[in-house]
Amino acid sequence: REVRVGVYANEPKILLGQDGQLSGILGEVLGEIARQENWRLIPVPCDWQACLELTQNGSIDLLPDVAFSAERALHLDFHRQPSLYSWSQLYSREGAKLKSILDLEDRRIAVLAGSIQQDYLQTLLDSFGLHAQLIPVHSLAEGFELVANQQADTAVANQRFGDYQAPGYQLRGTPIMFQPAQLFYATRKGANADLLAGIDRHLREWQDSPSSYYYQTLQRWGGERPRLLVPSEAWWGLAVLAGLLLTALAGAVVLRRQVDEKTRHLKASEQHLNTILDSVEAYIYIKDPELRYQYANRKVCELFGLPLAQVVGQTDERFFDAATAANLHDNDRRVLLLGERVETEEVNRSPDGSLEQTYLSVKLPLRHPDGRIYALCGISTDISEHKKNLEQIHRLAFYDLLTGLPNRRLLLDRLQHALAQHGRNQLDGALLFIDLDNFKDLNDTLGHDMGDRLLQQVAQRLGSHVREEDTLARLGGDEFVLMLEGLHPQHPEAIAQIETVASKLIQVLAEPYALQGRNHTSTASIGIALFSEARGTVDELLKRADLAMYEAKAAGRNTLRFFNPQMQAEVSARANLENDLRQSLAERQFVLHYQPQVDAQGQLLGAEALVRWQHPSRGLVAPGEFIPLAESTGLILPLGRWILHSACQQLVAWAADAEREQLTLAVNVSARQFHHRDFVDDVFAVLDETGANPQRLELELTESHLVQDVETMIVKMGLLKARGVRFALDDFGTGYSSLSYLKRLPLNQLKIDRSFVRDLLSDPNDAAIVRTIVALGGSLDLQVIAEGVETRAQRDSLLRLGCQRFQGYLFGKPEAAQRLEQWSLPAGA
Ligand SMILES: Nc1nc2c(ncn2[C@@H]2O[C@H](COP(=O)(O)O[C@H]3[C@@H](O)[C@H](n4cnc5c(=O)[nH]c(N)nc54)O[C@@H]3COP(=O)(O)O)[C@@H](O)[C@H]2O)c(=O)[nH]1
Repeated sequence: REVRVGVYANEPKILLGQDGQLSGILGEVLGEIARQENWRLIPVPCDWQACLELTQNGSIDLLPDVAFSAERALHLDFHRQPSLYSWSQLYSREGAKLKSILDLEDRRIAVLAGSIQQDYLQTLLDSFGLHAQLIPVHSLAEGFELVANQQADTAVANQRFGDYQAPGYQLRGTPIMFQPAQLFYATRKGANADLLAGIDRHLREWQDSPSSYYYQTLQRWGGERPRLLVPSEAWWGLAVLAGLLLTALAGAVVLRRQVDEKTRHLKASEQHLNTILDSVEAYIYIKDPELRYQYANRKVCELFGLPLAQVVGQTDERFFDAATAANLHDNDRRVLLLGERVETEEVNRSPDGSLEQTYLSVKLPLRHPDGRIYALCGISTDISEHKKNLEQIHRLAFYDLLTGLPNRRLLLDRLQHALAQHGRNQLDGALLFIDLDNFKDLNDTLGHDMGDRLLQQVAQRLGSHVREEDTLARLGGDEFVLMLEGLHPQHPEAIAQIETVASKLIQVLAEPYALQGRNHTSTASIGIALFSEARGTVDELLKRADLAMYEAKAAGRNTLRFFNPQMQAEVSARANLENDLRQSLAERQFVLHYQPQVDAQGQLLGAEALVRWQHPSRGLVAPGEFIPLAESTGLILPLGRWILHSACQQLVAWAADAEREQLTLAVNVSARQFHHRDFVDDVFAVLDETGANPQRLELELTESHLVQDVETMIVKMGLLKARGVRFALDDFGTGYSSLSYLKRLPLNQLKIDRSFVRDLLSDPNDAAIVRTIVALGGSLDLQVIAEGVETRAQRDSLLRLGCQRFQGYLFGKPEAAQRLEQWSLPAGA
């Protein structure tokens, strides 16, 4: 029978001899079997992979040296008695340091393509989690060649080939062995059963006899007999043991790898966590029970200006001032000792106190599994900017920007609380309404900048004279309010306390102010209302203090007034009057009365126009009752224009009468009216409108006009004087006109105040004053007229003192124009 046998180079197991016949252990054993069975062996040279394929497709009848595997058994048949026992082993160059399978990481391993070792080795590497490069070769010799040429680090070969061939390549076996294998002759599936049976028969017979052809062949090719003498069961036991060892080793390695993996994982997680902690905009730290830093993220290290290694182990005393460190420790101890979760604002100052930041800190205890606290973790967020913004908003909402004092809103809020408190503790409190006198004039003349500076200085002065617990606020403009609390429970003592404070304030506010290098004098009026009298409402209290302040103004300014019910009644009446006054202007309820002015012979020189209010229900109201109100409300401007217009119409009427065309008419002009910027134009307009002779018009000013802006006053008087208008200085002697002013004012007449005339006969001082005024008029070339002359004795006395002109009830009361036109000298004059 012809038997085609696959031959590939795998010395000493199988090779093609130089004679073209099968050689090697398996070649010669098969040759002897063939000889005895009368088979003619035909060698078919092929490389391993090709041999396998040729066997599977039946081109080769027998292929020696095939390890059994379940997969191969699908395509090939095997005899039963193994033809040879072997294992795989790695071979490498000298000094390659391959001691265990673990050393194969990243190595290049030459392995027979399609061999069972290739699959096994790959599985082995995978199970150890190793990465190695498997280089497929077509023959074991090629693998050894690659290793010898350093194109591979190691090569896999069956132990028989390896031990036999390695020295020729200057390679040596490594301790890495695997896959003990039983080798067979294989044939195509379902074919050549007779061949397999014959092989089994001979092998069984030979392997039981150490002197058989089989063992002789083995020895000839350098084989080891004892291995073959080991019983098959023991061999399998060893194989199982090797497998277990391998599994245990693999398990250990897997465990080590898992530990390594876990360690790597932990390190990666830690790094990951650090990256996160370092990238957040918060300060994160861990402190141990001794309050030493154990961890600090990037922000904390940057804040401290130190690397982490130098922060660890330090306490807060190193980084903050003593007060800050103490506060931080208090908070930390609540966490560490009491186990509290602390959420609080912390203001941290640098050791020298130069840097102050506010943080919102959350601090948590870190616990062992049994609950014991071993550290605290803190997360602090810098809220300084946020706080500043809030403070700024608060400042804008509750404080006056110019003076920095609380504004109206904050005052009302505190007042509300104070009144509620007062209801409980019965201690009295008071509200002082402080208003600067004539502040508007400063603003108008020196400008708002100067006004602002004055207000700032006023705020400073007030602030330095009040207690910390009192609230000083600016309501707006020149209005300040001081709220005093905790006053004496006894009314008289409380009043005395308040009076002391208010008087002091009036005094300090009256001291000169330096404005643009010039001294400026200002005073203030203060109105005071008591909590206990305000019926508990903020509005009422403010209103009362405000009313009292107006009383202080009315009382001559630079003084203080307490609110009282009488004052309230007067104020209410005043409010009603103001309403009526506005209405009366529209309804033309005013009339002018005229009071005669005469010379020494009793001849009529002219008259003074005096306004009366023809009130629909109250009858004729005297000007003393409504002129001050008209002045304070500004109604004097339209009213004054009406008076001027009516007076000029009267002059025009007299001008048409030859007997009266020489009469002059004196008209009172209030300070507010005169100082109005349009006053001169208004007078000119009235003169133009009515056609009155300016030379018959005499404007009566009082010395109070001279208190403010005399220069402008002189200019205005000059303009009017140029048109022919005359001027008289009313109430002369009661004010404080200086001689220099008198000389510069373009006056025509001085009017001796009636208070000097009244006591002229009884008070020698008044006589002296009258004589001086008459002399002054003479020297300044001014006419002098005495008002309030009620008796002949007064008239005679005045005449003796040199006064030539008179006005008073002796000659006639202020009456309607018709009465003046019928006027005649009093009997006996
Ligand atoms: N701006 C304006 N003010 C005016 C005007 N009319 C009046 N007034 C101011 O009111 C003050 C009070 O005026 P009246 O009540 O009219 O009193 C005047 C006379 O009636 C009074 N008088 C005159 N003779 C006597 C007298 O012999 N005895 C006495 N007891 N009183 C007398 O004097 C007032 C006139 O004073 P004067 O103006 O100072 O000359 C008044 O003082 C004005 O300020 C107005 O139109 N505009």
